[in-house]
Amino acid sequence: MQILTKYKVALIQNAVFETKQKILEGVAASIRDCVQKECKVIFLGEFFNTIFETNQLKKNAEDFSDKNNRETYELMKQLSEEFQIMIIGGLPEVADGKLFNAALAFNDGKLVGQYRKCHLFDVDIPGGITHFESNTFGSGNDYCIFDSQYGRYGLGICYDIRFPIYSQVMRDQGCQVLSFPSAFNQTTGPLHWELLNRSRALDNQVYVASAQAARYYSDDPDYYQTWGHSIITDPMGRVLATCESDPAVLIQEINLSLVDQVRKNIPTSVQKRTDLYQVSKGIK
Ligand SMILES: NC(=O)CC(=O)C(=O)O
Repeated sequence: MQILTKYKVALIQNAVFETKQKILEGVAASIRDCVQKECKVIFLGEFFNTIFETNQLKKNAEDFSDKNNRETYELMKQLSEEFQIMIIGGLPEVADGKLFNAALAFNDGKLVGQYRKCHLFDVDIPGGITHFESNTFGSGNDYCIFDSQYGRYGLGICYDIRFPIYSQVMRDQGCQVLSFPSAFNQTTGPLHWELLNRSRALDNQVYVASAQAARYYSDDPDYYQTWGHSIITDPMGRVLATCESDPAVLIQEINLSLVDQVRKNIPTSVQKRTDLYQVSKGIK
């Protein structure tokens, strides 16, 4: 496969509304705009097709095996084919009566990546956030790595970014770009979000592109208040672009030769003391 070394990408921090149709109309319009600006890869957030609230998540979950119940899946596929681009984004999935926090990647109209969040966000921070994702969702059990003309990509979702070994395994499998569709929150977002993205980019010498949907303001305590601040970081750990919590689109260039250059200049992967430590279990 011929690899394109330099190309433009877009992170779309889309607005969310009460109806999926309205959300998807907005996302489609933004993708068209980004195509006009010559973007080749589009990153969307975790649950980008819904408000982040349990009933809404259930209502907007899609069964990817059912053509009549996968509106978001079909839209991603159709736009990816029409514009010959890659689109990566997260959405709730329902399969065999169970819910999963999923992400899909379509390239030129083909499904190239399908992922279910492996680390579920079960936390209790008194005075901050209490959230038990596993009360609603089942967890995935596998990595998602795929090749494209844009390089080798690895996919995780949100809380997965906190587990450094998880990213390291994807980097060891040759990933040049990692993407974490996410929905951090108002407690951990300010302190950890940028730090985690920069850390995973730096320690693996990869680009990290993590989009989130925009914050949906509500007084209802059942509505999870997302952090936004979509971000793209380069293999030196530099933030190339980020934003606040409201709707935004970030457009940036990825240059895969920088990945090679940083790995050559600071060759941590070959200097590893595997006689002292090693990742005990990686890709099966
Ligand atoms: N929502 C998540 O999965 C993760 C998160 O908000 C955090 O790690 O903090």
